[in-house]
Amino acid sequence: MKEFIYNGQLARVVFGAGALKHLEREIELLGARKALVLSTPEQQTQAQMVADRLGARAAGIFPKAVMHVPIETAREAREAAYRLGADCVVAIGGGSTTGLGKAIALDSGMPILVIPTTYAGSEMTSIYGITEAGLKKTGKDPRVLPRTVIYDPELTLTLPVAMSVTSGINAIAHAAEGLYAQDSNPVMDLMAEEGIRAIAQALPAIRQRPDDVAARGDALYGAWLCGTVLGNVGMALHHKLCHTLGGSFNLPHAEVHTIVLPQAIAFNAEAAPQAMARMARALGTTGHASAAAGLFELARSSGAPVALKDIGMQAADLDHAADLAVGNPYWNPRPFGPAQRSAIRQLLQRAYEGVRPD
Ligand SMILES: NC(=O)C1=CN([C@@H]2O[C@H](COP(=O)(O)OP(=O)(O)OC[C@H]3O[C@@H](n4cnc5c(N)ncnc54)[C@H](O)[C@@H]3O)[C@@H](O)[C@H]2O)C=CC1
Ligand SMILES: O=C(O)/C=C\C(=O)CC(=O)O
Repeated sequence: MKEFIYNGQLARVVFGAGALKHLEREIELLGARKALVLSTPEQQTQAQMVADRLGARAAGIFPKAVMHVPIETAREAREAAYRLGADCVVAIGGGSTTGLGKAIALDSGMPILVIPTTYAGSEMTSIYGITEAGLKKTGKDPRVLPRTVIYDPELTLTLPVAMSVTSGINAIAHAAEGLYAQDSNPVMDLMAEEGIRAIAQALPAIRQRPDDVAARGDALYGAWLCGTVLGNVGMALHHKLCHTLGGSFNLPHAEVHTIVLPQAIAFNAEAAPQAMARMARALGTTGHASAAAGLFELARSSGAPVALKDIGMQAADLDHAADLAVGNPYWNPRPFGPAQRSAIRQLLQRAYEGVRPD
């Protein structure tokens, strides 16, 4: 067995259908008096419902979260938190809303309580991202790690099926790269495999019946595990490509993950055989398909996009994307620096066209 270091991260998780009923208790346990409730404009009704539940403990609602946390929105939210006398933030929504909560916490140190309604997993990480002048900067800081997370599958029933599938595969991507991370450890490997299994089984059921609370619960459970892996070990080629494509070409986050993942996993297959075997086992493809092919089929059979050309990528930008990706590479089991530029360009071409990996 290899040597490893395991850093347990402290976050309190309250899980279950109807778990939102514990919100007031959880705010009290945080020692907070007044919460600013954050959401996207699309989820303002859910934010209002949370504020109503909090009654006098609600400082107000800030329903302006958007993808990738523009610095202007972060500043406005921070000012609102101070002006309204908030001493904690409650984020109800996906990674964009949690990200806004993190931007507030980064400056103020206010504790964050997250009620996740997608499977992105940001609630389990101390990673934050803020976009300034069109450039997204990410960093890690213990102050932004949410202190409490309430996972209530009932609040995810409204997540459209298409978004459920791509968000679920975004979560799987964290676990897949965790399995071959340079700083992986046995605990994260267990979580990664179980997280992939839970989500891969839940997605077909959600597709059939979006209001299946048990399947929604399985998906959230998987998202929790996969998000924990993201928060604990380093990510590699796949996440680098997604951040390049999402950040520089303005492509939608979860869809990019869904399309690139099978291609990135195929690229790494020979360099990380044990991780591939665990992925294939978790996906249920052992014996008849590779992990990469299993991921591609999971997306295709769930009706998700499998080609970058179908989500707005321009063929003319592929060369520039390859240059950006190899310019500042992350550690990866198969190196991908400037010397591997042509292999990365080929990978992007396959992702652009939606070619099924072997
Ligand atoms: N810092 C970290 O550790 C991580 C950060 N992220 C960041 O999070 C962002 C993406 O987050 P996502 O969750 O993919 O998308 P999102 O938070 O942008 O949500 C997408 C859309 O779905 C809506 N939505 C969410 N839950 C819903 C529900 N239950 N019912 C109806 N509509 C719902 C939202 O209001 C929004 O309009 C990106 O900026 C990404 O970089 C993602 C993963 C980890
Ligand atoms: O970009 C961020 O906000 C930080 C991490 C992620 O988005 C992880 C991911 O690519 O899903």
